[in-house]
Formats: sequence, C-alpha cells, structure tokens
Amino acid sequence: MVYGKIIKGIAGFYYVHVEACGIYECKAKGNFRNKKIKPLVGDNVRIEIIDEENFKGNIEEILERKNELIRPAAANIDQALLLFAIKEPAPNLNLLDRFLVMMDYQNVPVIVCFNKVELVDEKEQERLRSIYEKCGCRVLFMSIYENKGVDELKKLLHDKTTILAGPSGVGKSSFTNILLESDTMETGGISRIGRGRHTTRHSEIFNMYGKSYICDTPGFTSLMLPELEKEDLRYYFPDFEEFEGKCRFNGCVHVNEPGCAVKMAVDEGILSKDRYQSYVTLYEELKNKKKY
Ligand SMILES: Nc1nc2c(ncn2[C@@H]2O[C@H](COP(=O)(O)OP(=O)(O)OP(=O)(O)O)[C@@H](O)[C@H]2O)c(=O)[nH]1
Ligand SMILES: [Zn+2]
Repeated sequence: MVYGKIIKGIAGFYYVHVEACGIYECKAKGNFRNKKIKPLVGDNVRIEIIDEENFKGNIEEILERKNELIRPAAANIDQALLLFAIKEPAPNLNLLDRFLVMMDYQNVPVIVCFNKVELVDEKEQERLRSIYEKCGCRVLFMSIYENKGVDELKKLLHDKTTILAGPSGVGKSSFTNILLESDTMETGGISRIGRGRHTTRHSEIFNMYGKSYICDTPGFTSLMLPELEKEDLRYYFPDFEEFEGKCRFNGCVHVNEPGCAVKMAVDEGILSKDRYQSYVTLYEELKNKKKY
C-alpha cells in the first residue's frame, strides 16, 4: 500500500506526492466516489500505482481529514502563506484583506509575506508591518534577490502543510524553486521529486519541500468572500476590535453612522485607510448579494 498527499489538482487529475518516491498523476477511482466525497488538495490518500515508470496511479482511499476549507478547497491545512510583492506589482490590498477575512472565517492562521523589499525603504515596511500585525497575521519581508528573509520563511513552513496564494509576478515560482533546491541539497544529489515526467513540468514539482508541504490551490480570486451577514463582517477585522463598543450607536457597523469610533480612528490615522476601504467594499458586496 502506498500513501501520499495531494499537492495539486487540475482538470480531474490529482498530483500525489509519495515520500521518497515522487509525484504520481492520479485519477480518483476509489469507492469514496459513491459517497460523493471529492479529493481535495492536502488530502492524505492511499493510491494504487498503475504505471511505475510514468508515475501514474489511482486514488483508492481518502484518509480522515483534520480540517476542510471551502475556499480555497483544501484539506488538512495548517496555515496559509499569502505572498505579495511590496512593489512591482504594487500589492492589491483589497485582495489581501479579502483573503484575511476568508481565512479568519475558516480559522486558518496566515503568514503575509512581502517579497522584493529591496525596492522600498524601511519606513514602508514598518507601515505595512504595523497594519497587518494588528490583524493577527505573521508579517514577513523578503528579498529573494538579496536573500533576505528567505530562511525565516522556510522555518515557518517546516513540517507544516501550507496553502500558497498570491497574484502573478510576485515571486511564487522563484520562492518555490528555492524550496526545491533546499530539498535537493538535504536529500543529497537529485531531488526525490525531480523524477518522472514531471521534471520538465515545473509547475507541478515545486509544491513540496522535505516533510513540509506547499499546496497549490487555484481558488485565489477577487470574488472570494465567505457567506457572512454584513453585520458580522466587522468581527473579521481584528484591528477594529479595540474600537468596538465605543461608537455612539449600539450595533454600529461603521459605515454611515455618525459618531463612529472606527471612522474617527481612520481619520486620526490610527487605523489604516486602506483597511477601512476594504471593509466598506466588502460590506457593500455582502449587502448587494442579499438582494438576490
Ligand atoms: N526586485 C525583485 N524582483 C524579484 C524578486 N524575486 C523575484 N523577482 C522577480 O519577479 C518576477 C516574477 O517572479 P516569479 O517568481 O516568476 O513570480 P510568480 O509569482 O511565480 O509569477 P507567475 O509565474 O506570473 O505566477 C521575476 O522577474 C523575478 O525575477 C526580488 O526579491 N526582488
Ligand atoms: Zn462604528
């Protein structure tokens, strides 16, 4: 019996990493299909190997899940790594905030990592650090070009299953290539996962490093928002918490009400304008959703 973990799923195929062997391209064939259980990225599975040479197999069984995320769809996730560039391209903070709401809703801790930090000064780093630390995230700054912060991030990934998200052009491939190199060095010589026909298919092999898993999930979009009541959205903005109960009106949702402590904190520069803007945008989205 062979066990492994699904690290990527595309178009009906699941890429299952089997320790010390490699990555098998699998189809879902087991009897879990009758029970309408769909394999997810992060699932620990038992596979049957049908073609050893070409790394092909069938998923026979899905082992019990520790947790299950809805968006992005994934199982057994310890944490999420959200990778952005601090510049070039400038980070889409609304996307970032949306992701944080989604993860908080699903109780997944988040590491926010800004790459390319050699392009900005310390002040900008500290500004972002203070905003996002108040949101309960681990905030890291990295420059792959200058090899700064890379080891720190690697340590945080150690022995964990992490879902990776981030827009295009921020350095995801550069970073995962570094992980792959570390894996090669640690295992001596040729990487265990560099075997098979996936060697040339770069995007499928970069997802893991030693016993640590980086799972690639396709569900990172600007439409991502949990099914929340708009009145509850404010509880997913942890930086607003210290102002909760200080507004003039009970149950203030911090949008149009006068005497709002959150809005005052924004005006005074205590809370980030960008964060507040994200809040209002998401609030409006939730409000409009309910109409249909
Ligand atoms: N200035 C700077 N550029 C970097 C750094 N790390 C990566 N880059 C560059 O940023 C560009 C995008 O990097 P990739 O690793 O391809 O980014 P990606 O997130 O995988 O992007 P996609 O392949 O589009 O999904 C490349 O030109 C890299 O050389 C860095 O630390 N500083
Ligand atoms: Zn208020």
